[in-house]
Amino acid sequence: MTKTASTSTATGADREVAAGAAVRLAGLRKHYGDVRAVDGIDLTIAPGEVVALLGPNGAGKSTTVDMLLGLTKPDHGSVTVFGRTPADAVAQGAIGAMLQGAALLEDLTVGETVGMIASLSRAPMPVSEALRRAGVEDLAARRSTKLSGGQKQRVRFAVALVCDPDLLVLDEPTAAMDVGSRREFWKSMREYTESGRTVLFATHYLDEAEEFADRVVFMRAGSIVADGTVAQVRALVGGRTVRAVVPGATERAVVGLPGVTEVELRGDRVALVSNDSDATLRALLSGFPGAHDIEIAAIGLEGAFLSLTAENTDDSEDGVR
Ligand SMILES: Nc1ncnc2c1ncn2[C@@H]1O[C@H](COP(=O)(O)OP(=O)(O)OP(=O)(O)O)[C@@H](O)[C@H]1O
Repeated sequence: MTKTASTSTATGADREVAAGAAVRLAGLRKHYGDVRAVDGIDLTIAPGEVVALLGPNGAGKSTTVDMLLGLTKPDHGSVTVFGRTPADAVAQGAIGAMLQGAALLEDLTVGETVGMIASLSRAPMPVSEALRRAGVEDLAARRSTKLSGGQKQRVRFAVALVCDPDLLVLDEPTAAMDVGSRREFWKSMREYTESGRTVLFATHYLDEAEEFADRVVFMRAGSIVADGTVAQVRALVGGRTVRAVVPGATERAVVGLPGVTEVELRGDRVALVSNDSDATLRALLSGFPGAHDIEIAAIGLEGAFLSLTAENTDDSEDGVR
């Protein structure tokens, strides 16, 4: 089951958002030989939105981010950031970026690195503030060659923040960070987004998307397959998981229960994904009166992710946006 982003007629509100959009990607494509890295993306992000870009490895997230930043040229389509080209937006300090494995200058200390970026910016925040927000004040005198992977990530965050950008673009920002650093990072991000800034971040941590994003965009094989709030995207795959111990259950017997779309059977333990859990449960108890230890749970973002980004899906036009 694929939930494609719908291309329904734009409403007045949609057009308003598009006119003053923070980010507008229209008909964006990038192919590498036979690989369709990005295969026709339309995405509008309003100022102040915090958007998570999700998808399995190779879905096209980094390629999309690179085109948004003007680092890669699209084969087709257009990118605008606050109505400007990416190059202009970057030149004016409107975008701050934190990219996977971006190099840090080896000869400079952390403080000098962030200071140098600030000196190139039109309206930077004080270097000390960027260092504080990124949690690297204590590392200011340290050279980048002496930093751990997680510390380097935090320095990249300071570099992204110091130009005080209206849009922050983050590609897997918390990769290599430990649990404490991740928590500190998101605390700092909240401080930043509370002032109405726009954020687009690509991540593999669904809990981060669930907790921090106003909106999640799922990509698969170069296309957007779902786009909406976490609740909307969870609702797209619908349903709940019904788990129970069902003595004597066979796959054949439970797969025919009303509402059931997926079955997992391990011994007597049954996990059923159902789009009508009430009907499933009634039929389960009537067919298997010995069923016990019953649990019903909503499908989480992880379940939605697995369902929406699975390879063996058909296409339907019932996405949220
Ligand atoms: N410079 C390149 N040359 C050739 N193919 C590329 C290039 N960059 C990306 N690709 C291919 O394009 C597809 C999309 O890659 P991309 O890095 O955008 O995915 P991703 O969603 O960011 O993946 P990940 O989660 O692993 O970072 C992949 O099949 C990748 O191998």
